[in-house]
Amino acid sequence: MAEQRYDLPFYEKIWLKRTFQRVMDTFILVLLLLLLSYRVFSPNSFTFTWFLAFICESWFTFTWIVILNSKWSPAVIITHPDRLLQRVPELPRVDLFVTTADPVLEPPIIAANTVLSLMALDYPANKLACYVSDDGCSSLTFYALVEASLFAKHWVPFCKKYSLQLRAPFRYFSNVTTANSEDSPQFNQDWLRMKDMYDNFSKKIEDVTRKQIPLQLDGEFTVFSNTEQRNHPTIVKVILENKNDISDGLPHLIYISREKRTNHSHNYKAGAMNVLTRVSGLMTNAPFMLNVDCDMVVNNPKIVLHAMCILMDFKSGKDVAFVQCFQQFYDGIKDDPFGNQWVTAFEYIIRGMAGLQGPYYGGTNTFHRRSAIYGLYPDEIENGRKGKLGERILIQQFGSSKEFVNSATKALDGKAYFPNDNSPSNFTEAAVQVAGCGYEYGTLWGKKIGWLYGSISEDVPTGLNMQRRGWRSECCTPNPIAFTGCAPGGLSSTMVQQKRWASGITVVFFGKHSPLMGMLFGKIQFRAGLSYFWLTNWGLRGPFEVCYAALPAYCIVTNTNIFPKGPSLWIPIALLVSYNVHSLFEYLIIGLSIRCWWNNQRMCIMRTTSAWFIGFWSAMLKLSGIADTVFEITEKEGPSSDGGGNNGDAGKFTFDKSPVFVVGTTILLVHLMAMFIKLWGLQLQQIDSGKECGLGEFISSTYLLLCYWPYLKGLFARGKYGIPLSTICKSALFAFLFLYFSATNTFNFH
Ligand SMILES: O=c1ccn([C@@H]2O[C@H](COP(=O)(O)OP(=O)(O)O[C@H]3O[C@H](CO)[C@@H](O)[C@H](O)[C@H]3O)[C@@H](O)[C@H]2O)c(=O)[nH]1
Ligand SMILES: [Mn+2]
Repeated sequence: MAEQRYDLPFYEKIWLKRTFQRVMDTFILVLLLLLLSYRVFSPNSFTFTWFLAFICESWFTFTWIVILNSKWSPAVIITHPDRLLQRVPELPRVDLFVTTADPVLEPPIIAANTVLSLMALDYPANKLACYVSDDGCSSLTFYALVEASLFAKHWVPFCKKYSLQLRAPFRYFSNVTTANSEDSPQFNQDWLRMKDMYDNFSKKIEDVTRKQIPLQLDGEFTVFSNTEQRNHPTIVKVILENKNDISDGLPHLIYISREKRTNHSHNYKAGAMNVLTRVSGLMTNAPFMLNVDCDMVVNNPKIVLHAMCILMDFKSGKDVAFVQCFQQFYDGIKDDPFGNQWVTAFEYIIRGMAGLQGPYYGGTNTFHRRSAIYGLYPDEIENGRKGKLGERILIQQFGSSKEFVNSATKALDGKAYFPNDNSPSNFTEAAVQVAGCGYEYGTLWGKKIGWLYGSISEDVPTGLNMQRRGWRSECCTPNPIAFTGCAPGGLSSTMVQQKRWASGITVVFFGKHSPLMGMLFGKIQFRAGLSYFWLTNWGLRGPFEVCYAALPAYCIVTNTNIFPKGPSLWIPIALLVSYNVHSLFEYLIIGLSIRCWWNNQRMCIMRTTSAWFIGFWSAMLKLSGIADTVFEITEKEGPSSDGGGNNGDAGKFTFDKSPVFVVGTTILLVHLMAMFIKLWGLQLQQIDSGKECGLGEFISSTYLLLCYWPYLKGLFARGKYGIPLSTICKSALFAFLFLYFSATNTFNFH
């Protein structure tokens, strides 16, 4: 009956036609297969290096099949908030989660801005509650939030009155730098007042951060005395309460710093997310939860409505576990020098996944269905939970808090839409219990329910865990885009992030929650599972590409070859050319520049052969139980006071002593030496004619040197723009060893 009344869906999926891309992708695949078959059938040239090249190229072919599969059927979602508003009389509650972990690497003013942008969302304020998890246990962060809540009382009405788009104040004031609305003196007056208040607010926080005015640890702040970042009891503070359930008031704002003890592993962000889930379960128990990192801000104030169009859709929304919004960045450095803006990955791969079982969970900008996080299966939404579990079993699974089990039962039964209490502070005591570090002991948290533990890329297995139960996911890409954030500002921080992802993802690949297991034993569809490999194989790509990068240098030194001679050489050359032309085309048609394309091409080589390579080995150490991996937090730049964003050296390559740079520099030096040897004619003599090194190897080596050009400059630069001397020495040693063993034929590949 109800179905007929609601005949128009809240959202539609439109499949994109990208025929030219399909043709080009297939053409490249054919060339790869040609190259492989040439290797198998070519007479008389079988050597061990050929065999290695064959293995690597087989891997590249597999990777290409994965990419081609992901890109094959892209889709976009069109949402209709007007239909939602017409037909859903009472909008559902949404709990908003923000995580922050370190007041130094993540300046509190950033998190405060994230929170302000969330408080000002265009959604009934009594349906929202904002929870901030602070793993840094920092009185500074708490102070910034308290101040933010005071400022919000003026800021939020201002945003709503003038329907501003940018509601994170630092974003707004860096875009709208003067009050110059000619027809509204009222606006100008309000603008000036707000600007003044915001400047005061940020100055206060800055003063405390710089310790110009010390923070008194009294009153509300007493709990922070005698705490250490890794050793302190739970702190739960309700900063703001919307007690009277007013829809144009302010959402609840709650600060949580979960208990930490030195002998308890806290599972990084995944642990924080689980605490947020439980505390919010007690206090508001919204059926949907939005998760944003502290370096992200709302860019489209209507985003909750858009996401609800998907999750609340009567037909196709029912089996959607989460809605993922793209990760995009403000003040991105021009032409993406570090390849960390991921524009094409979103456009092609993630839109492609959206046409399958849905995008992967990217860790931030995501709306979750609470019951899916709690382990429900999609068909149980309609038919009720299979075999209702008794309270005893639920306590085993969800932990010993009766209040929490109660709320979880409601959430699982879909009764969580209306809480019976508007005062979160009534639950502080229970909240302290569920945020304790021993609470999860023996439960299913982190294993089967909530955010999963064990990988420092917690997002991917968490999403997979839901999809393997048969849930789908969707992308939500309204205009303007939903959220924007800050991308790592330098090469070092980019590499740290890349290494962490590669390592975390490799652990996922070999673990219980790999896409392969999900395909075999769960409900992950074949093509969806295959598309996940695009992500989970990042680390694995490292060793293959490093090996493939070493081969041409080896060939040049030993005067041998891995590439065909004569007319067959056109196969690899055609591959190189068509791949590059095609990817250039992909950049140009979405409005990116040639420079941006080239920056991404070379970053792709650099990060795979260094950050992902190291990430792969750190995952191996973890998997073999030798060393654990740590979540290294990406450093965030605070809003610059000049309002202009980028500083002078934005985009310049910086280096440090990380092993990532040792690998990169070694590759550079090996190829420089190989070129030197070739140009001075110092290669070994080749007795069998036809086997000597040729054009193919020379082109490869030149291409690598072009990609590694920023490192070459780094060899001669000083300070943070130069590669540290110790790194150069280590790399030179490795490079010499490689060449020495090659030249003396120690590897004996023939
Ligand atoms: O012990 C920790 C460590 C991190 N975080 C938070 O996790 C978020 C992500 O950390 P960040 O250093 O910004 O990592 P990124 O590389 O930028 O994050 C990407 O990669 C992560 C997984 O590696 C995902 O969790 C993120 O959502 C995704 O944006 C931040 O809000 C941190 O405050 C914690 O709450 N506790
Ligand atoms: Mn981040």
